[in-house]
Parts: sequence; structure tokens; C-alpha cells
Amino acid sequence: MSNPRKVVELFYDVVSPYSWLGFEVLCRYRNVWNLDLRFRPAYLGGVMHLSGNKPPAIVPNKAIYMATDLDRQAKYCNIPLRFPANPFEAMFEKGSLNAMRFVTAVSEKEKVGDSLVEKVSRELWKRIWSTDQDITEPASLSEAGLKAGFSASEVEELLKLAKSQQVKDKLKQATAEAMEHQAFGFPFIVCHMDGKPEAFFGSDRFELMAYCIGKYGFEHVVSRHLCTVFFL
Ligand SMILES: N[C@@H](CCC(=O)N[C@@H](CS)C(=O)NCC(=O)O)C(=O)O
Repeated sequence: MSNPRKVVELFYDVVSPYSWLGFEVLCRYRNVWNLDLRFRPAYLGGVMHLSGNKPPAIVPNKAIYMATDLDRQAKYCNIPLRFPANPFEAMFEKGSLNAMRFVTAVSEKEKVGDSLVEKVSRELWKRIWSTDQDITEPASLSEAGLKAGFSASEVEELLKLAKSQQVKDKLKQATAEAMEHQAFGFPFIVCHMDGKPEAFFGSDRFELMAYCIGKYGFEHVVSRHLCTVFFL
């Protein structure tokens, strides 16, 4: 009998650069580890507030460390991550609420197998964390939606849907579900192991995750995290 696919939930927000790294590496491992990878767009601002945590970058030494660490990790993983000119404005003043509502609207429309949430999330990450572009304005969200493969009329519909109570509630619900797993930051990855959830914080726990899901051994954890060449 074949092994059933392990359900892995990735709670993330496109404001979080470490979530981008975790997202791309998990996408690469998805087939190698036979995962049923479920994207859970949620709101990092809500998780910070509800858990009583603070963004790490507000501690000056952490911010300095993170700039170096992210640059190093991005090179290691082959992901074209670059800091925006004004990271504080992008992360804390502009934020990601509109963007995450837009991704949530896409999740409402997604059909099994069309990976639109994956594509639109990647387009938004590229904007904020690679090409230093806005992710708050409707025109910015439209561009990301078009690049992800939606038609102009579908994008219009998604922008409308993103403002609906139904989508606002769905994003709150996903954030609440992350909190049920005691999340305090992103990426927050929940592996379902024979009915028992096992949670991992960060994009730097893949070896440990492999061990926990029974994929330990060098044939499963490949150097430089399956080093896909990334085209922007
Ligand atoms: N060591 C983790 C750091 C992840 C991280 O700092 N995530 C930020 C968002 S980009 C966060 O939510 N941090 C909460 C915390 O550090 O308590 C990694 O390499 O991925």
C-alpha cells in the first residue's frame, strides 16, 4: 500500500521575508517528501497582537542581524530576495492587510490543482521583497493578479471580493487557527502526524521537520534545499 501524503499547513503573510523562504523551500520539497501542502494565508499583525509578541526588527541589533541573515539565506536558497529601500515603511507603515485580504479572496475562488494562491502570493512577495514595489494599492494588487494568470475582469472581481465581510472573516479565521497552534510569528508550519499536529516556527527547521515526518537521510534533505534556479 502506498504511503498517504502528509498534510502540512503553511501559515504565512507576504510581509514576512522569512515566510517567502519557507514557502519556496516547502514548494520544492512538496513532491520529494510527498506532502499535501496547504497554503494558509493569514495576518502576521494579528498574530503579533494576539500572542503579545513584537516584530523582531524593532530591536536594533536583531534588525542588523536579520539584514545579513536574510541576504545569506536567500542566496543559499536561490531566492531573489532584496530589502526594500525603506523596510520600515514597507513592513510597518504600509503593511500587508490589503494584500492578505486579496490572497484570501483568491483562496475563495481557487479550484483544486490550479495553484492560484501559490502564484499570487509569489507575485506579491516579489513586489515587496525583491523589486521594492507597493503591495497596498488596488493597481498593485491588480498587477500581481494579472501576473499570476487572472484576466482583467477576474482581477476586478477579486478586488471587490477582497473588501467583503466574508473575506475579512476568512482571514481572521485563518489567523485564529494559527493562534490555536500557539503561533507567535511566521512562517508557522504545522505538520499533521497521524492526527497529531507538530508545529515549527521559521524557515530554518527543515532538517528537523524531515526527521519528524520520517524523511531523514541525505536522499531526502538535499544540500541548499533543492536549489531551484529562480527566474524573476
Ligand atoms: N529563524 C527564523 C526567523 C523567522 C522570523 O524572524 N520571522 C518573523 C517574521 S519575518 C517573525 O514573525 N518573528 C517573530 C519572532 O521572532 O518572535 C527563520 O530563519 O525563518
